[in-house]
Amino acid sequence: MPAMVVIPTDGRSTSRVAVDKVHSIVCNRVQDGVEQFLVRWETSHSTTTPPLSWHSINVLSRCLEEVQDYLDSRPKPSQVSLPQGASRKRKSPDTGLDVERRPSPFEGRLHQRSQTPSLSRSSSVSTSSNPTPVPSIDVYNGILDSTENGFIYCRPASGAGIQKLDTRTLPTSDMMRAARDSKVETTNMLIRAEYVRRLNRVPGKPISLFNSMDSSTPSLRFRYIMDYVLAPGVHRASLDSQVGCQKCSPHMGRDIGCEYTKKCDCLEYAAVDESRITDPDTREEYELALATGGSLMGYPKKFPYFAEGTKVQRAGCLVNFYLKSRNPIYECNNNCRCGPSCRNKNVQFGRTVEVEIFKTPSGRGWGLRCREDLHEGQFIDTYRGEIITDAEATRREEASSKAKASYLYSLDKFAESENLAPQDIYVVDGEFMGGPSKFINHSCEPNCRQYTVSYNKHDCRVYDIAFFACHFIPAGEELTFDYLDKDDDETIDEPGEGAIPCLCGASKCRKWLWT
Ligand SMILES: C[S@@+](CC[C@H](N)C(=O)[O-])C[C@H]1O[C@@H](n2cnc3c(N)ncnc32)[C@H](O)[C@@H]1O
Repeated sequence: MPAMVVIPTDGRSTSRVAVDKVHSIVCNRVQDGVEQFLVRWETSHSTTTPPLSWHSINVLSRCLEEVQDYLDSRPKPSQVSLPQGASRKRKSPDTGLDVERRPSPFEGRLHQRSQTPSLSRSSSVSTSSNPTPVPSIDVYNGILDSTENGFIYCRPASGAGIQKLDTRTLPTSDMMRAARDSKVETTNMLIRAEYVRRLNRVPGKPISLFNSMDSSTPSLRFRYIMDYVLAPGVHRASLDSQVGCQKCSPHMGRDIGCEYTKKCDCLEYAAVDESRITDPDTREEYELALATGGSLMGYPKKFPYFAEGTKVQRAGCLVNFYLKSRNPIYECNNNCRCGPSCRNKNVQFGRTVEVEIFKTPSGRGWGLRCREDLHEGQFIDTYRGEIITDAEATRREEASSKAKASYLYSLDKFAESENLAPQDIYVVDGEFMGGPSKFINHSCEPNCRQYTVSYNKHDCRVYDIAFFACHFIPAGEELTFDYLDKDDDETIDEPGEGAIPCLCGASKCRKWLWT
């Protein structure tokens, strides 16, 4: 006897569909002015005739991810007359390019079941006696009974009048026609409201959402996180192992802390401040060390941020030396003696600017813009996501189409200097979890630049990727960075077959996003 499927009653009940009960949404329609969706219910057994029933969008408010998936992938008007079984590639809501939605790691169930019903599945639904049909809901392949607690149990079909539908031929052409003509305004509004509700819960300065282009919303299959999430096989040095500066103190005279870089151990790894090597012998030693790859310990170092009082507007902003170079930034950490208000702690406190996710008008999907003026060198945000191994990144890349938006970011800054083998380099995947910076698009003439920021100089595999403004950015301007991140003298490969065209619109556009 197969397990029964619990389905909540239609709109009148306060019950909401539990997300783990829904297998997928199969179709949509408007009935008596109410937007409805045909739900295929999860069953514990394989069957091509699972329980199916229509429900109003209000009942599905806990399953908006499934509804959004369906809306993103449902056949567009031109595809409606395709024969059954023809290709139904999902379309990206963002780029208009072909995509196949990759299951998010939160969807445990998706890994266990087939997305399309298999021909070998057999119906193991048995019959039951004395069924009581509920006329308000079209139900297929079974019978619905009301119970006093508001739920309806689906029983296998028996007797006349029960319509049987096979998921291999769903939705039928009649259903598809009706779906095409049916409004989904309320549904789109609820999906948007849910996304905004989640945005409002993100700590820090507000993140808003704006779309004057269409009715889409960024995917609800995304979790806002404040720190990296480590996937299996990824190891990050424990915070206790962070070596802090021991010779510094919160006030080393004249309100100066680690800016006195000769004392600060954290800054030992930072770029050498050549302008402060004035003694000719020291200069000679330094140049020899540079030429022979010798140690640069003990030389004066460049402090990364403007201190308060230097240039009021740029206090905390990146100094020009770092802005113009690709040197990593080494911040102090919790094990340092310099205290919590050390000016060498900045990126680690996270985003401090208000941003807006918006739909771009030029086919680049969603973008990010600032809601306030940003000064040259101002820190904007870090790139967050799930840190995965190189092998897992390759697997994920191969599983998705090349045209699909990519959110993978390699942590390869120290690969060469630390002799890391390519397979030992970690990758950040910001697709399903991360922050608003996942929406920053590429430009060949960007206004932001990405920097390596480390708090634990002994961990060369896990560090932060931080975005800073390259120059003054007025409120409302889209934030962009160069995805290729090459030095000026590095050559860029010729675009290969299937290279993704760049739509940044800059006068010096390279024409290709990735080669
Ligand atoms: C990290 S995502 C950026 C956010 C993305 N636009 C979205 O809607 O989620 C990177 C993807 O955005 C799109 N993209 C970013 N910059 C672009 C550009 N200049 N031209 C064309 N597509 C771009 C590409 O699909 C790329 O794979």
